[in-house]
Amino acid sequence: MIQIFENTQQLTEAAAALFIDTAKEAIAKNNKFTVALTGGSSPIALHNLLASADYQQMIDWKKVYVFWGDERWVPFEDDRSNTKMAFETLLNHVPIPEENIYNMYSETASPEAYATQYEADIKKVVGEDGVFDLILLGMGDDGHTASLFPHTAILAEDKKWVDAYYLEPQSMYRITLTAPLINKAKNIAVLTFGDKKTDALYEVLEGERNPQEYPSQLLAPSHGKLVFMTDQAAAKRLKKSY
Ligand SMILES: O=C(O)[C@H](O)[C@@H](O)[C@H](O)[C@H](O)COP(=O)(O)O
Repeated sequence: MIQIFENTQQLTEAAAALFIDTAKEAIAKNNKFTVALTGGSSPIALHNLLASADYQQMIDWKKVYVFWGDERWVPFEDDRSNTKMAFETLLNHVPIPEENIYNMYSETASPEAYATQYEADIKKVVGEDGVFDLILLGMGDDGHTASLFPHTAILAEDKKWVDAYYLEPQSMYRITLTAPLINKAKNIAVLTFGDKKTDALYEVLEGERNPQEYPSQLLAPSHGKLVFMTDQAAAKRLKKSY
């Protein structure tokens, strides 16, 4: 599904409503809400809104379990860290127990070893089926999502739920949920807006099928719901009516 909003304020409010509604439903049903946060800049407005007094009181944060969709393998204090961004914009401002937060970076383990540990944590907290209640994603201007970058071996990964690899163009390790795990989720929301995403969004949604070039085309939930939450600027090349 594609939702095209007039502006990013409306998109942010809709994303917050999705987060809150999904959380309430999951907590009512399973007494917990499992969510994977996205990195990048797209979720910052959403985080700030969820952290605001009016919004944060709508969620029972003691029952929220936070993972990440991907992380740059850099120290927590590094400005490129998705963990740092999430704490600064959301997690430091809501009453979520520290033990409910599963950082996707370790100061001691290797990226590969930690990926194995992270998968075990997902099995323990999310469940043996690995079905997250909500996975938030962004999309790069090259069509990548999480750390599923074009023409990387991880795009073909069909068994592991989490993996780490050295991303040459960025000269850094990345750790990421894989497409098979992401596609298990009950809800996947891709927050992608702004002029820079116009061409990638068109190619992902209406271009030739070419997931090696546009990895966001791998998003195809087996049982859950997928929504691209976008704005007029990013959607301006889309021809179909949504
Ligand atoms: O670690 C990351 O970089 C992200 O998880 C990545 O997948 C991000 O969502 C896109 O690159 C979009 O980034 P922006 O939101 O900054 O445009």
